[in-house]
Amino acid sequence: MCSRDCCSGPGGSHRGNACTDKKGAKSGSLAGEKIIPTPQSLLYPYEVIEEIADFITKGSGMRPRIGIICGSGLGSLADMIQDPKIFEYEKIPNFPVSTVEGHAGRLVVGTLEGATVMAMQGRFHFYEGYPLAKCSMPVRVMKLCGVEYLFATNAAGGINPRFAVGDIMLMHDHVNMLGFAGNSPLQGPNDPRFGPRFPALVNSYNKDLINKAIEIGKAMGIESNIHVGVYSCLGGPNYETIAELKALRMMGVDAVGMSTVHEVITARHCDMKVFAFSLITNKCATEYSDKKDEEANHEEVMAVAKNRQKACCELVSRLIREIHMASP
Ligand SMILES: O=P(O)(O)O[C@@H]1C[C@H](O)[C@@H](CO)O1
Ligand SMILES: Nc1nc2[nH]cnc2c(=O)[nH]1
Repeated sequence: MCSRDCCSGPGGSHRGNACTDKKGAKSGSLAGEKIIPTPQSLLYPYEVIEEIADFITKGSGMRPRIGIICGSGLGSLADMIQDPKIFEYEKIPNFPVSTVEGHAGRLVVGTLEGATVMAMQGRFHFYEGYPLAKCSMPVRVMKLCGVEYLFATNAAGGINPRFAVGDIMLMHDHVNMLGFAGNSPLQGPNDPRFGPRFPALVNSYNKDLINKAIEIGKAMGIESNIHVGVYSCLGGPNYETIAELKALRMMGVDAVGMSTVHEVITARHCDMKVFAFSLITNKCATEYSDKKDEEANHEEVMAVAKNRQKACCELVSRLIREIHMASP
């Protein structure tokens, strides 16, 4: 009998992560298959996610309501948390490690503006060699910890010519380029305890939260630096060619990065409310040029994030205050 709830009856077994079911699996689209090439969703069965969530809720004595993912150089969002309980990723059972500069690799649980929160100071990217299901696994951990709202932040290149370095783009939609190529964090057998086999993604980005963030931007006096737009995630780690940037612009993409989309898909699959924004850390050139200073680089990304962390922190904390005040 398969112990992972992915096979339907006696005779099911696993070889590595591959699930074989002699009776013919009913748990996804894999009926009758003896070898499953990329059973991403089997990497972290429900019970494993549950164990990680228990470790965090018992270790912190809290059931956080809001989850925050800090983008590159935006780790200071987690530094705002009061009475923090800190979990280094390497000490959390079954957790991956962060390998990117600007992603500290720890989970911070505590309160912010009265609300219980948990923040990832360091996310996992596809280009680090992690499958998408592993990159977004912490979102499911958040869900089982009690999180209702996901705040996902990222550093991104501005493709929309109206965007300036340091601006903030509130995400109202995305173009999932990795999905175009047949990749999804939900690939593999579906566990309905997380969500449906075929989740809809229209209205993924909560409109009320976007509108509240716009109002907060006005109150902060930074309305001219706030935009609403479409983000796209590419696999990275290389930045884009001019031809790729032109193509993305034609598709209606305003900002490009290497994260967030698979986290949002995973969050919407398990019915979390999503708020996400991109800090525009560089302007993407869409014309050919020999100028070296027009090329994207991670040092610039980090420097801009550091310069703009105060505004990003204020936006996040004010929005969390509004959520908490509306329903404590
Ligand atoms: O984690 P995010 O999406 O904020 O980081 C972006 C994408 C790459 O990791 C890095 C490139 O500079 O910044
Ligand atoms: N893909 C991508 N990711 C980024 N992260 C920060 N800037 C960029 C960029 O220009 N392109």
